[in-house]
Amino acid sequence: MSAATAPALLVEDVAVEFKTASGTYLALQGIDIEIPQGGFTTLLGPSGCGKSTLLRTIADIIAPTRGTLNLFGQTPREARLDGAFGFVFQDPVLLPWRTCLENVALPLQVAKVPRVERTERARAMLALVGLEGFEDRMPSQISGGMARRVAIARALVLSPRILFLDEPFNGLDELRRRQLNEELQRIWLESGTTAILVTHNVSEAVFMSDRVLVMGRNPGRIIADETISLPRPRTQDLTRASEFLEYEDRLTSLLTDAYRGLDD
Ligand SMILES: Nc1ncnc2c1ncn2[C@@H]1O[C@H](COP(=O)(O)OP(=O)(O)OP(=O)(O)O)[C@@H](O)[C@H]1O
Repeated sequence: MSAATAPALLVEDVAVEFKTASGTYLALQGIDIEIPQGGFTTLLGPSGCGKSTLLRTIADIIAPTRGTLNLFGQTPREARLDGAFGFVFQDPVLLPWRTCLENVALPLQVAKVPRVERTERARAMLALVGLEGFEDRMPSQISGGMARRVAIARALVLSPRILFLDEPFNGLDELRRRQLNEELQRIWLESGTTAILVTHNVSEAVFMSDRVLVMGRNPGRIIADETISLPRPRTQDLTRASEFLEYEDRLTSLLTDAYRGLDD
């Protein structure tokens, strides 16, 4: 299968164990996922179910204890070395001594892209995330929401084939998060990349996703695979529509089951 037609992600029978002081902890077990290219998929689950561990295993940060993973027909390591990944973490971690433009240009600098081209590309990415005019601001001079956008621009600047988002709007107030969800949807639609989001927020999962994989815990596993068939671009008006609320109810009930699993 060629890279153009291979699934964006193929995960087969993956398990992850951590060695801890009190013994071995089984964080993930029996994970099977196939994601075609181009979609927006969310991993939704209660705190501690292994969402970040799964995302990090896919992104070659954690090695699986068993099973195999493939991205566009490559191993996670090959895909990472090929520059296929963009990663947005919970904390935007911008370098405080570099301007917004210089922060976005950093991956291009590491990739040894010439200065004129990297400035041009970083400027275009900042414009894409709605931060035209903020190029020369330092991270201390922008809001938390703007810092998240800079982090998204930085993750997209090398045109990755897959974008990983690990609770990128964690800690922001609900209104700001909703605005940024709308922005992220626009950016994702324009970039045409495959995206995988980690969240424990049901409304965010419904708003953003084509598909939601609900995770349970002890051990971390996938307990439901839900398709979200709502038209795009989605707007805040849609969040009040009955179809949206029905998806929210369905995912909330699955999440409640997943939380209950904790007490078993
Ligand atoms: N390096 C590690 N060593 C030992 N245990 C770990 C390690 N990393 C994660 N864990 C454990 O694995 C489980 C899953 O953690 P993970 O961070 O993936 O969950 P999560 O679903 O992303 O949670 P949250 O939503 O709170 O971020 C937790 O019980 C966590 O304590």
